[in-house]
Amino acid sequence: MSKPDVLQLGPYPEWDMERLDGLFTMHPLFAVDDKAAYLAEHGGKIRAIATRGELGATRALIEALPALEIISVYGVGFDAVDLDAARERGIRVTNTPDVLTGDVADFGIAMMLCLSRGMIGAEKWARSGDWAAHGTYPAQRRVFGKRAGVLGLGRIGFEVARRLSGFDMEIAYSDIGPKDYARDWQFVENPEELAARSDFLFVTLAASKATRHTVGRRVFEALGPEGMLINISRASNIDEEALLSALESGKLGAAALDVFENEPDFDARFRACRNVLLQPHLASGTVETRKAMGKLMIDNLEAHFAGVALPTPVI
Ligand SMILES: O=CC(=O)O
Repeated sequence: MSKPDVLQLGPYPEWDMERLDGLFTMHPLFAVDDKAAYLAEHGGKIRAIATRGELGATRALIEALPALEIISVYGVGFDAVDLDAARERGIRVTNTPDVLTGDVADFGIAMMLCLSRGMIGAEKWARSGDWAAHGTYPAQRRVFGKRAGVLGLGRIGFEVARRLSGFDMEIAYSDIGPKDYARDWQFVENPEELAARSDFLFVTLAASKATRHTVGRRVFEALGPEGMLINISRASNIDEEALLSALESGKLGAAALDVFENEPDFDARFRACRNVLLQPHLASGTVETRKAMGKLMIDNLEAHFAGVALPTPVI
């Protein structure tokens, strides 16, 4: 039997390509210059899309693939997949939840510590010889015992809050309602109130059309000139223009960001801000997690073509 044709929208590590190439005929659209010509030639036989969270799949692409049956996302976020377009055609969508939760939560905590304690600047201070030439690095900001807010208490938000409790922090969260698994933490109705009672505000909302720009000017001002925003979710949850203004004016103290609009070509104004920590969308980027994500993405495709239940369906 011939192997199903799979359109590949982004690169995967070698360890995934070996299995993908064994099971499917892969079509690496991301590596092709003339994408329209490639789709015109191969689009008719494509039965699956292998994509990544940040790349998703647009309606235009879905409509250009008449034989499409499934979209498998390498990542937990599926906000960039046009779910309406998929639903209209009965196309299945899968993602890779759970396997990345711990690493993403670790990364948020690491960004908070790194920025609060000034570790990037301090490392340069030691490495450049400034320590010997100029003495002690300026004192930074404490983390333990402060107030933390977690916006979105899903899998990742829960693990962030659980880790924060190890820093003796006062923890509150916002979500669509109080969670019975979060009795030790204070439920707060809305993001502004949460920001007002937080020194560190973690954004861990699963992004969708409904969460777009949930975090905007009023949240930044409530968090204040001593406050820090940490975003390990999606850029679309945040009004980036308002964030830049708040950082530039000092109305918001600091931001640790793993996600941006227009990645990887993000707004150059961020580079000029001294009060930000910039990371290249790396929160799930450990070998252990990336292997588990690749396995789950391929398991979903394999299950679909074997006609068995999908391990982690979205629709
Ligand atoms: O951004 C990464 C993901 O959605 O897993």
